Amino acid sequence: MPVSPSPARQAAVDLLTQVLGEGRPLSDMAGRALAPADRAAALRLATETLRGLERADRLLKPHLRKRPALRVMNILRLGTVELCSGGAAHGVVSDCVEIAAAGKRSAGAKGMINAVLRKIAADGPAAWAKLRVPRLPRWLRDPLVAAWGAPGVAAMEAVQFRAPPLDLTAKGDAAALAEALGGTLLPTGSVRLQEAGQVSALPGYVDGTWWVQDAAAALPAKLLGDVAGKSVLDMCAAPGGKTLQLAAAGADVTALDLSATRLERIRENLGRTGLQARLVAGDALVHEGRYDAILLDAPCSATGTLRRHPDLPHAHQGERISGLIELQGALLDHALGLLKPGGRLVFATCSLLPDEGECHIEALDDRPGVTVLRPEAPGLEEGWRSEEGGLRLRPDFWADAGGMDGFYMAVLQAG
Ligand SMILES: C[S@@+](CC[C@H](N)C(=O)[O-])C[C@H]1O[C@@H](n2cnc3c(N)ncnc32)[C@H](O)[C@@H]1O
Repeated sequence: MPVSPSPARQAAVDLLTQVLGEGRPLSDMAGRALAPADRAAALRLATETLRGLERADRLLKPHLRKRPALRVMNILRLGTVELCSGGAAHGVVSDCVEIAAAGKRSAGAKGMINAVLRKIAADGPAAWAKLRVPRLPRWLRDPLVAAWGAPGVAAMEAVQFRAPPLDLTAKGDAAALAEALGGTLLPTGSVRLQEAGQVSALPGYVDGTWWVQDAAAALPAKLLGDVAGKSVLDMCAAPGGKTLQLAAAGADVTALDLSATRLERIRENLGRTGLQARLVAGDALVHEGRYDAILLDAPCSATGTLRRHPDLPHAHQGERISGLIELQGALLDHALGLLKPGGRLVFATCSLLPDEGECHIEALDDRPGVTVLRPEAPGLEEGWRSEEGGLRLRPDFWADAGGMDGFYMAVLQAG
């Protein structure tokens, strides 16, 4: 009698087909009725498979006479990645066979899937360990080599294709949180967990004593300095990690975002953490007001976050980047006009491309009344400082401790 495959593996195969067949990101999971634990496991499996895609395809190639249909290929990829990362052979292989049997376009391949995955179970793990570190996609690799050199990009790739740790920002005492969760307190104040499992099952999630935020992503809000009692505009705010930081630091926060749907995520996050901010759905380019401080975490290629989002290179090939660079410039220009005299603005993008970071600040050279301030926050390293006065963070920084997201940030003062 056929056994039902695990709902998480089944949903992971569907997610892979969504990303690799339709170019839709993993975050687009609308309409999937899954228990929270299965949903988290499906996302984790799909993410790990995408991270291991190049290696899985290399291992599978000698076993395939011709390339099978995408769904079949994705079942094989999922099985290969699981088997090569310690998954129990019997459970993985039989689940993959049952998932194939349940689909019209894959049922005919279940014998082949069974045979191939049994071979992978036998010699895949040893072969996997010898495969080369995967490369970033060409459209991204070429400009990165031009900016950071081939050895720099190789160092980034060595980190990008490893599972990242989980970083948390504490609402209160970060040292106490690190101790309570058995994590490490990083020099910049984030708490790092190497093996976290399901996030919503961690102590303190329900009480909202912390939120998930990469250590690099936690820095822009800190660069605004002491914001207690100040009016602060979080100009591109959703899903709200930085809004939460600003609110927790006692600022009077206006959280603005173009997407009303994404703004709902901030509302949920504020509700969970018991923090407060004014939510505004609208286009930052026409927003009006005067603020003591502004955080502009501008929309960008997100190329600094590929280790957490290995689906991104499949959702776009860099074709939107020139439009994003233009939008970032326009947002920065408008934001500077919303600052009170002497007010401070932090510009940030989670991109590895200088066109989305350093170049915007260099272009301000001839803008009267704008000063680039030296970024100051606990734990900053001198090697992170860039020539034009910002901070350049790369995935290969703190590599031994698990790296960090790629980010650029700079502090500006008006008047
Ligand atoms: C990098 S994300 C912001 C992440 C957020 N700061 C955080 O820490 O959670 C960029 C955001 O900019 C928003 N956005 C894009 N264009 C915008 C515009 N013209 N006005 C306001 N928000 C915009 C997007 O909806 C997206 O939520």
